[in-house]
Parts: sequence; structure tokens; C-alpha cells
Amino acid sequence: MTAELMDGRVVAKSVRAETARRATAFRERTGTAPGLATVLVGEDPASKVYVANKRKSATAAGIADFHRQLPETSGEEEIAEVLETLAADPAVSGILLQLPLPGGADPGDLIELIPATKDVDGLTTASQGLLARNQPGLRPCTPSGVVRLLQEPGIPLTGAEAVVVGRSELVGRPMAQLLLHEDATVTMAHSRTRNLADVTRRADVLIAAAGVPGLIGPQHVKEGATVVDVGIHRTAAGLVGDVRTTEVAGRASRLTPVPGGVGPMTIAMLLANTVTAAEMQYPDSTAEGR
Ligand SMILES: NC(=O)C1=CN([C@@H]2O[C@H](COP(=O)(O)OP(=O)(O)OC[C@H]3O[C@@H](n4cnc5c(N)ncnc54)[C@H](OP(=O)(O)O)[C@@H]3O)[C@@H](O)[C@H]2O)C=CC1
Ligand SMILES: Nc1nc(=O)c2c([nH]1)NC[C@@H]1CN(c3ccc(C(=O)N[C@@H](CCC(=O)O)C(=O)O)cc3)C=[N+]21
Repeated sequence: MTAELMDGRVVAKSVRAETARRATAFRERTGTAPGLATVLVGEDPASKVYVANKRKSATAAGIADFHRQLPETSGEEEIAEVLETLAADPAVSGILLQLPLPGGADPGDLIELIPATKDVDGLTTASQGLLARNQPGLRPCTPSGVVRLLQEPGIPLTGAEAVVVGRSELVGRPMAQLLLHEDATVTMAHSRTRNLADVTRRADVLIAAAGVPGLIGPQHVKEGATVVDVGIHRTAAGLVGDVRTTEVAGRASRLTPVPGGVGPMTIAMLLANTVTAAEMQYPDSTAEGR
């Protein structure tokens, strides 16, 4: 078997087009465009690239760009002040605090300064609660992008065995919850999991989000499985994921490439979340949801 590649760029393009139409409709209804504030602390080169991509895509979709760059040395109070100002600004629909913060600072209390209606990363306690209860709210972009990517070719999730490797608040944990809401039978694996390959080989749908380059090889994959590679690592040989793509392609039936898989979906869903956030903040307008 040679796995079919699932092209995230194509699906992301249609999500972005749909989002641009919703942004236009919102602007015509309310007189202002939806706005996205990205907050970047420090100069991490990977973060700078992602934030630049997000800003460019936002502008192209008719979303106003409110970027805040803070010095590496910023203290918690300084970041808090910026977040509070953005939280109070009616032109700002969505706020994204790029992670990780320099020096491994704990973002927990800072995230809570973002109102749930502007939480386009879905990281606040309130958004997590809404997700846990499967109630309407803003969902983390990468996991919702993965679900969209799986739905596009009609990969069955109801009753499917899904295994998520990774349990971070940004990716693995919400990923498992979204798959559960799609009625998959979900297993979460992490760094303390014994015999990872035994667990992952059960999966009809395997999501690799461990942040370990090349962690997933053919011995981890059931014949015919769908494998989604969330990992992103910059190496001398270029960008690679958590999956050893060439080897796994011999066993999987479908596979997402890196680059061009999950990454573009993350950005597309961020823009979609920003328009959803804007709609949530204008109670008169008809919220279309995601
Ligand atoms: N494509 C995209 O749009 C995005 C890509 N990413 C990428 O996805 C990856 C994961 O990101 P993120 O969730 O933020 O990372 P974190 O480091 O926050 O979380 C990694 C998770 O993987 C688990 N893990 C680590 N090593 C192993 C192992 N050997 N076996 C099994 N599980 C393991 C950890 O377990 P434990 O909890 O026990 O420590 C943890 O739960 C990174 O490569 C990141 O760059 C992230 C966001 C968006
Ligand atoms: N609060 C917060 N929210 C995030 O969503 C968040 C974050 N912090 N910190 C970092 C990770 C990483 N991330 C990516 C976004 C886009 C691509 C992306 O566009 N990737 C392209 C290629 C990009 C390239 O060439 O580097 C692709 O995979 O095809 C990748 C990774 C969001 N993250």
C-alpha cells in the first residue's frame, strides 16, 4: 500500500475563502471588520515565522491586524497590561498569545486575562469547560483543523478507534475531546505510556502530536490506518514531523505531509475562530458558528 497524501493546503484554502466571505458579511452588517491581535514576546525564530504567516493570512481574509511585539525581557505585569488593553478594545475580536513564552514562563494566569469570547486559541479555563461539555465556544485551532481535514474526504469517525499521542492543552487533550464528540473510541498516549506501539497499532485514526521528530514508524501503524502528523521540527534536512513519512506510507492508507498538512489548517481555523469571535461579540448579528 502507498498512502494517499491528505493536502492541508487545499482544504485550508477553502476554509479561508469561506472565512473571507463571513468576514465581509460581518463588516457589512456592523461597519467594522473582525480584528485579530497576535501577541509575541521575544524573538523565537519559529514563533516569528508562524506569527508572520498568521498576520498575512488574516489581512488577506479581510481581518484587521493588531500585532503586539514585546521584548524578551517583558515581565508578567507588562504582558498582562497589553492583554487587558486588547481585551477591552471593541475593535479586537480575537487575541492569540503565542506560546511558549520566553524562559519557559507559565502562561496560565495570563491566558485567563483573555475573555472567553476573544479566546481564539481556546486555551482559557472557560473555553476548555465548554469543549469538555460539548457546548458552543471557541476550540483550539490545530485540533479543529485536524477534524476538518479528516471530514473533508469523509473518513469515518463514528465508532472508529482513534489514538492521540500527546496530551498538551493546546493540541493533544482538545484533539481527544473533539474526536470523542465525533463518537470515536478515543485513547490518549503520552510520555508515560508503556508499549506505545501496542497502543497506536489499534488505531484506525492515529494523531501524532508528541513533538518528537520521527517518533512514529511503521511498527506503530495498523495496515490501512489514517495517520495525521501534527509535529513540526526544523532540521538540517528541512521541516519534518513526528512521523517517519516514507516508511509509514507503506502501511497507512492516508497520511498528512509536513509541511502542507496540519500547519495550514491551524492558520485557517484561527481565522475562522476570529470571525466566530467577532460574531459572538455582536449579539445582533446572526452567529453562524464555525
Ligand atoms: N502543525 C501545527 O499547526 C502545530 C504543530 N505543533 C507541533 O506539535 C507538536 C506537539 O506540540 P505540543 O502539544 O504543543 O507539545 P508539548 O511538548 O506541549 O506536548 C507534547 C506531548 O507529547 C507527549 N510526549 C512526549 N514525548 C513522548 C513520547 N516519546 N511518547 C509519547 N508521548 C510523548 C508529552 O507527554 P507528557 O504529557 O507525559 O509530557 C506531551 O503530552 C510539536 O512538534 C509542535 O511544534 C504544535 C501546534 C500547532
Ligand atoms: N498560542 C499558540 N497557538 C498556536 O497555535 C501555536 C503556538 N502558540 N505556538 C507555536 C505553535 C505552532 N503553530 C503552527 C502554526 C502554523 C504552522 C504552519 O503554517 N506550517 C506550515 C509551514 C510553515 C513553515 O514553513 O515553517 C506547514 O506545516 O505547511 C505551523 C505551526 C502554531 N502554534
